[in-house]
Amino acid sequence: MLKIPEHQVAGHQACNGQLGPLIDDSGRFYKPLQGDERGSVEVAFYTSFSSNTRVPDHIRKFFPSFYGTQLLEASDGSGLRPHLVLEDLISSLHHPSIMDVKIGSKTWYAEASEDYIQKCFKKDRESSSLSLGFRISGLQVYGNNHSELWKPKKKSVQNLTADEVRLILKKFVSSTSPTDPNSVPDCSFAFTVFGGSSGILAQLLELKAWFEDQTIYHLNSCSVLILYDKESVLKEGSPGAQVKLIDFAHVVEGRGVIDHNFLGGLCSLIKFISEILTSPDDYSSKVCLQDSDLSNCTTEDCNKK
Ligand SMILES: Nc1ncnc2c1ncn2[C@@H]1O[C@H](COP(=O)(O)OP(=O)(O)OP(=O)(O)O)[C@@H](O)[C@H]1O
Ligand SMILES: O=P(O)(O)O[C@@H]1[C@H](O)[C@H](O)[C@@H](OP(=O)(O)O)[C@H](OP(=O)(O)O)[C@H]1O
Repeated sequence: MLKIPEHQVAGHQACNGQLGPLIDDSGRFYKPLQGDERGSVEVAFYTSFSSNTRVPDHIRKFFPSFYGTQLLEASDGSGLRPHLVLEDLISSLHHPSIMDVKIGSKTWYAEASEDYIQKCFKKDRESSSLSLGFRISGLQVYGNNHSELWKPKKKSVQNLTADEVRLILKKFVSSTSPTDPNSVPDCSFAFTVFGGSSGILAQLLELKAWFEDQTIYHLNSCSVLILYDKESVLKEGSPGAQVKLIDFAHVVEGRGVIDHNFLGGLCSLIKFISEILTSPDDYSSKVCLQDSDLSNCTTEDCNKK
């Protein structure tokens, strides 16, 4: 049976009768194709990527597995619509802490329409994209007590300053209450989640090494999804931290040129995360998020622009 994903943190959402992704119990994620070229561009990307022998095997793990497309009843009641059939990246996690980070200081690209360029230009300037090289599109963080979940409104995390981004990244790996704006993050899971030979930083560096070289694709407006299971950290001390790339609706051919926009944004994110590992105590006392509306989102906030 298809259902609305409980742990979606950004993008178009199926709640309130709108068009958005669905999941099933077998670990598949069904993303509806948007009627315009975005849907066909994303299908073309997954099709090309799946069979491209120039993509190294060790890089494939950063992308959701692709199982083609399928006609399904759309979540908005508009009838049958083609959906991308993807691996559900969250299905094996019990209490997933997730951050969707849209990479690049610009989300527009030369091949896009003038209207789209203008829309992105404005949004990149108004969010942290232009200044930091990425913006947090959405996130959720579980507390140590599993009934505590912090899932701020998407808009409230998109235009943060560098210090606020540091604070959010720290909250993401702390045992202190994520919902209490006054709690100072202790970064007690920073090494387990971000550090080590298979942690988030090591994975981002592996991805970066490929982007320093690959000239096949330019991943415009694409996101890095950072995820781990809070329950596994607490029970086993091993969070299964993962970096995944998602959202390929604006991919264009690289034509022999490196994707410097994506690479630059990735380097910036890497710098933030490595600084938390080397100096977890810096900044935390100077910044607080109290002024922003970082309270939990509600179903009414679903798909709010
Ligand atoms: N394969 C997947 N498995 C599980 N969750 C996913 C998967 N792909 C995306 N998601 C969830 O859905 C959200 C939105 O995904 P995506 O960016 O692909 O959608 P979108 O509607 O194209 O977004 P946008 O409006 O930002 O372009 C992600 O933040 C993540 O929470
Ligand atoms: O991050 P938010 O606030 O959720 O905003 C969305 C985000 O910027 C998407 O990248 C964009 O899709 P595209 O980049 O594919 O255009 C979408 O546009 P849309 O509403 O026109 O689909 C926005 O609503």
